[in-house]
Amino acid sequence: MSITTKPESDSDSQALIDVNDLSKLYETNQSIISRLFGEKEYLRAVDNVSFEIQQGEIVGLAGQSGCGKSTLGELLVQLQEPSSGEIIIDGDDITEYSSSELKTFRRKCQVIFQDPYEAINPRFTVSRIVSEPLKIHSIGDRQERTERTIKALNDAGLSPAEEYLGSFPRELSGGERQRVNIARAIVLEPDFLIADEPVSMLDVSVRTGILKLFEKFKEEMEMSILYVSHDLSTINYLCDRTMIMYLGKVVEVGKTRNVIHYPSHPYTKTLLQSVPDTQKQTDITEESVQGEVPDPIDLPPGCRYASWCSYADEKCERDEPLLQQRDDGEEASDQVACHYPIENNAV
Ligand SMILES: Nc1ncnc2c1ncn2[C@@H]1O[C@H](COP(=O)(O)OP(=O)(O)OP(=O)(O)O)[C@@H](O)[C@H]1O
Repeated sequence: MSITTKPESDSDSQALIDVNDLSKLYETNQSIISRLFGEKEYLRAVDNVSFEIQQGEIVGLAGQSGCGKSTLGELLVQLQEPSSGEIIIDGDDITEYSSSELKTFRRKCQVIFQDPYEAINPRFTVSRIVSEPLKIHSIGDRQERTERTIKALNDAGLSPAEEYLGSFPRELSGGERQRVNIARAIVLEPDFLIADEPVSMLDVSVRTGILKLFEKFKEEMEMSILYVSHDLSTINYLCDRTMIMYLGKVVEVGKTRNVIHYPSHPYTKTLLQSVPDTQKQTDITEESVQGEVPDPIDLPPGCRYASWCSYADEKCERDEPLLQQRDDGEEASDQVACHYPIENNAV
């Protein structure tokens, strides 16, 4: 097991979410040897990850497809069970919760998924979709539920809310449907939101409006948000801090401005070189990050990025770098897992 130094935010307050050495291994039988001999093989989707999120902080999580972003998000709300590690939220390790404790916990912690079409039942009215979590958690009588539903719709930017109550999802635009999802997520007044690619399926013209909602939730309701995305331009716009993930590991974390403009990890730099102008919409794709990605079932012993890193040497191939604090000035990202972090590296 590798030991990591935990990336912390600047705030002195106690973290709302405190993740320690969290791992998720999926059992697979992809290789011929495993299929022939029945040997168990594991894919390390999330591998000893540690971090904190403060109350009222938006943290971005970026990395190419398959690096473990969604799995990490799902672990934080216990949609997936971790293989090991702790997730301390509000002082409790939620990995040890019973099912009734988990139900109570889910009031505090909600997820917004990428696809606004899939996440809501097309046969339900907006009123039923948004008020359903209140019913599930037995909150309020009919009148209180209606009032809270109207407030959530208004807070999600659907106003006048009363005009939306009787609508069906098919009568709404993609942006409006995502706002209905958001209203459903905030109707329980959660402390923590996970937004997993919430704008990637929406028209560019409506994305900023949705991002501004998250800013409002942070500022007015002190919500903490984990914003998962391929899109470094929206991360740059929205997030206080940013974590970069590669093959299950967090390889760099720091203030968003530092990570985006002064990356320390060669992988982060490669990602950013495919984003010449962070105002533009740019996704991280296999094409923009060239080279052979190691097999996540059969990982190399040293740095996972070594095989296509232009700075790598024998040490990188041999020893796995730990996530460590950089202390070389204002412009450096806070923490990086690299034996040879890049210096003077404005991009
Ligand atoms: N239920 C599962 N069983 C086995 N492997 C899985 C499962 N879910 C995810 N994986 C694998 O775990 C790794 C991480 O997947 P994950 O979906 O978390 O990545 P991601 O970064 O969110 O990708 P994307 O951006 O494409 O959604 C991938 O190799 C994926 O194939």
